[in-house]
Amino acid sequence: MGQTIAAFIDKYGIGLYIPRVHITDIIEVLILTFLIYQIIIWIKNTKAWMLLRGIIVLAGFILLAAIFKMHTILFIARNSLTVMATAAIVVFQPELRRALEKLGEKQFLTSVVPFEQNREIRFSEETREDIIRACFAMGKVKTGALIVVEQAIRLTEYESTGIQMDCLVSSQVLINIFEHNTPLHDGAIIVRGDRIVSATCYLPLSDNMGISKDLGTRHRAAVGMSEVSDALVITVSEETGAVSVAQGGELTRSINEAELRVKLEEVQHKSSETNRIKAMWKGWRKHAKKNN
Ligand SMILES: Nc1ncnc2c1ncn2[C@@H]1O[C@H](COP(=O)(O)OP(=O)(O)OP(=O)(O)O)[C@@H](O)[C@H]1O
Repeated sequence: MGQTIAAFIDKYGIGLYIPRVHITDIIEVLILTFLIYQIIIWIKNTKAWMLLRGIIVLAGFILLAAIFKMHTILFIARNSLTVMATAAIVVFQPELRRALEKLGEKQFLTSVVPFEQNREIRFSEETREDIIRACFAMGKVKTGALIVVEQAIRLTEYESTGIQMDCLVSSQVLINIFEHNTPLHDGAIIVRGDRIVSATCYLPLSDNMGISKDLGTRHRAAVGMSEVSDALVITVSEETGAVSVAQGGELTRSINEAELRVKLEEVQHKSSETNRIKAMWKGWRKHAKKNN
């Protein structure tokens, strides 16, 4: 049998290049796999995936131009490549800086290998009911609140703008956080699964001109956050006590308990990927429309 295989290789394998694999080659492949994996995670967790999407569309366009031999487009593409790369670096400078800062952190090794057991876990019914209870209790006494319920897109960059926490969601804790004149009441909290992971977070403000003028920055921040992620953002107005929800760049104002429950149930059970793509697509379209 062995001889047959050897004879077969001798006969048909002539001219084939069979590389010798050394231990260093294996280590190199492992290092590259690890680095590529980390870059993919970084892209997924930041706005960089939008850039990636843009690059894919652009690459498709250039491919079509190459197939149909559109020389002018190819010439422009070739010559603007360096400019585009520089522009991307400038636009994504905050994300790149944060990624490099992370490299310098002490707990880098423990955090870079993301054993993300909780990644896809949706929040429990207790969490859902506690959020509803807290929002309407705060509404009754006109305590302002801003709660970001994270979905498939990891909100790491917004989380880091606030004070890191690791606390099980409960209505009492939520009410306590947003109590006036307490250190954590300002800004937003981020809820991941059943836990509050950060408080006093700063969210991106929406530049949507359609947002009612009687709403201030809390509601604008809620819409802004929902434009750049698939998160469900709940606000409690300090002025009116009304509870509103922002998702996919849309703000649904003054909802009641049952409506908030439906909204939370939707994100609790929907497929994360479908949800993410739908919400992002909606947000992106609104943004594109606005800019046209
Ligand atoms: N970019 C932001 N990120 C997170 N929280 C924000 C942001 N901007 C404002 N806030 C929160 O909103 C509060 C100010 O709310 P403001 O009165 O301007 O908004 P509003 O939409 O009118 O809400 P309300 O009806 O509660 O008054 C701030 O104290 C802060 O807690």
